[in-house]
Amino acid sequence: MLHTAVVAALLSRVMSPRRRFSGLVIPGPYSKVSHGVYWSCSLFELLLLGKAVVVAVLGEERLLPPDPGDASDPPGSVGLLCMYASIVVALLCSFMEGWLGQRLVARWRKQHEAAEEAAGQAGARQPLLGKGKAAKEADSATIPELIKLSAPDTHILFMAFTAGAAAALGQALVPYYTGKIIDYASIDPDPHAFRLTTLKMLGVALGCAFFTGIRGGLFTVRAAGRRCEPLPLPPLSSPPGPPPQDAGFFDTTKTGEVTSRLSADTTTVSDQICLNLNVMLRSSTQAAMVLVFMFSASWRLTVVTFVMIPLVLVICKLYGAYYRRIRRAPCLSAVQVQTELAEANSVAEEALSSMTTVKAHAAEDSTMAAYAAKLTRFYHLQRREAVAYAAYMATNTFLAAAVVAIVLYYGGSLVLKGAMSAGSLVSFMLFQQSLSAAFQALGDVFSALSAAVGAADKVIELMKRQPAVAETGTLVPAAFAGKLTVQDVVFHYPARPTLRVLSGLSVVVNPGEIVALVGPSGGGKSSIVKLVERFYVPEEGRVLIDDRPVGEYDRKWLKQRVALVSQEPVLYARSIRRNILYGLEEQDGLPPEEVPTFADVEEAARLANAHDFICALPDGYETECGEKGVQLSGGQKQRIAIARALVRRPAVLLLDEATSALDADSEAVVQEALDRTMKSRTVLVIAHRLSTVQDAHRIVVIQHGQVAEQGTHDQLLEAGGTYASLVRRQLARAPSAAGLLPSPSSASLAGGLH
Ligand SMILES: Nc1ncnc2c1ncn2[C@@H]1O[C@H](COP(=O)(O)OP(=O)(O)OP(=O)(O)O)[C@@H](O)[C@H]1O
Repeated sequence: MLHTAVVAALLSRVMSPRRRFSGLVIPGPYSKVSHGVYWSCSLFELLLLGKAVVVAVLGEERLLPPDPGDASDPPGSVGLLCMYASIVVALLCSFMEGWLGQRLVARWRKQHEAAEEAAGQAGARQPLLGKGKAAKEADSATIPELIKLSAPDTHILFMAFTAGAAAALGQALVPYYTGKIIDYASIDPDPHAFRLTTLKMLGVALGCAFFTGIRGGLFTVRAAGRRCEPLPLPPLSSPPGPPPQDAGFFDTTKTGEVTSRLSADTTTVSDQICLNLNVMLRSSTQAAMVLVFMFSASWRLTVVTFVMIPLVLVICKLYGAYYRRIRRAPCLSAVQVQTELAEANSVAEEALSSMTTVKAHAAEDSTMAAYAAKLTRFYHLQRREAVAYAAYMATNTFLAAAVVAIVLYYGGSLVLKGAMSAGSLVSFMLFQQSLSAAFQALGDVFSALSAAVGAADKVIELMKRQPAVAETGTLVPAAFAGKLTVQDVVFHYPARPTLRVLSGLSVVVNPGEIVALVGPSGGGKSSIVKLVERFYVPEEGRVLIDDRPVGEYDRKWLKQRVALVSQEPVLYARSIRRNILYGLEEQDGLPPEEVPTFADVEEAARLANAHDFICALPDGYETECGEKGVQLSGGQKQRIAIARALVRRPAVLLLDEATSALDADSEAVVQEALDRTMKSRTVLVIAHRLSTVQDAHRIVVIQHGQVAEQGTHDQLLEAGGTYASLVRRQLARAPSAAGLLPSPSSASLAGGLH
């Protein structure tokens, strides 16, 4: 019987599902199930060990129910009943931990969603992040850095820690009372002390359940909070978060990678931090308490246990070093695994966001194949890691079980010699179980945190990334004329440092002047607009607005006075009204009195030739535009984009080929809107349409990043330079417009002047 019980206990330890599952990512409900099964197995195991000790010391008859007719029969089985009772209480603890946590999480989520809905900006709080190269080496994550991320939760962590310490004390007392009960019930029968101790034990178990629930609930609710309110990654927002990133950063960062960091990595990091911090605090308090009790139960056995531990540690360390060496292989590193997943996401994201292009080219199969290939690589990496982890865990588990067997053997002989009581041995074994569980959990914490480091590496790198273009300007002048000056500018894009796009270029646009930029494709026209918008900063030279460097102005203030309409209008999945108001709502930090009214929106839409078509839609201004504005035509989107610029009543209008993507009819409508809006404003327009260009006060021809020539239409034609040959070429392509330069057909001239 003794041997069977010991073997069964050891087997149950080896087969414990927690051990088989640990290291793998188990989805929410399954992890709860595995947690429950783990506890049941552990308790079953304790029961078997306790039973083994009782059998060894007292003989099998003590496991039989007491004879009701024999008053002198010491209630040996009652001790075991108490053990069963403590198991039931422990199961209740476990259940309460999960139940309380889930209830709190559900409530918290509900409140959070309601608040977001009220604010009407579900996506707006989502921070935006990406990858920075410069700070890479300095930014790799460490475990203390991960733990530091929990700093804002110190008060919750403190409460959880206090509850955890109380629960740990309770957990340590349960084995102590178990041993006492066995002693009072069998070795040194004392019915009164026996009953009192049983009651004490139940009280302790209840207290332990209460504090365990509180601790688990606090940690779970914090973990969920962190999940719904992601780490402070480089957002679009203002302080105290990290600064918004510059346009160059987005040139080199794939959308899929950014979204992967936003969803998968931040969730992994926040989950791991909260979960593991919980386990770390719980296990270290538990280990400290249990050690005290172990010494008081039997110093001899404690010494034996601690002679064994260094031995086991040496073996574990040797194997651990071997395991880490395997894991550090480039193909298995956590960073590599995360990168593979991010790349798979990137492929899917790219295909999904351009589904019509995929379909138009019947490229579904190759897209699927690319996605499957990335996923397969990810799966293989995960599988190899799981095999290495399984071997590591098996070794650890066997060694822990071996220590139990040796201590049990030595303890049993002490009892046989009368050097310690059977109850103390039971207590000791339970303490030892608790201690090894605590150490095991601490070991798991460190390996889980190491896994989180892989995900956190990128996340922390992004959090620390300083943008190349700092948005620190505060200038808000009382008067704003709108003079633009680009002075001796030398510029290359960060993504392509070897290609000089602008070489010592200078252009001035005086207040109220309309200046058209024309020239061959790739000459650098759009780059000038991007510098005025301060998406990038020039390598040399200056960009001034009203003779002050553009970076000195308060960014938000300036964006209301300098409006851009670009070639491809970008609308968002919200109503037309909110698309026109984009960036000017209360959530954007504007005081309510500065938020444009509905009448302002209507006026801007009228100016942009958009009012009539908007009113013809079933929901008018509340019509949803769909993702990226797919529910509207190109011309409609462009007119909404123009209304978006006009609602700001800008002093400066930047038009970057605003009609080039449109068909002839749409172009005519949009152009009419533009012609109307250009009056009485400073306008820098990149245009291909001859009528727009020739109506400009001045035409600047940009070629190879420099000003090739400038003047009025007539002056430039007369000069017979680049502009004249561009016009000639265009007219040759559109003979109907020959001789009609003042009013050319938009269809025939579309796409011409570059
Ligand atoms: N984000 C970017 N990263 C790297 N290089 C870029 C980027 N944008 C443009 N370029 C390069 O800069 C050069 C100038 O581009 P730009 O868009 O300013 O020309 P453009 O005169 O406006 O041309 P087009 O009339 O065809 O629009 C081109 O060689 C282009 O390839």
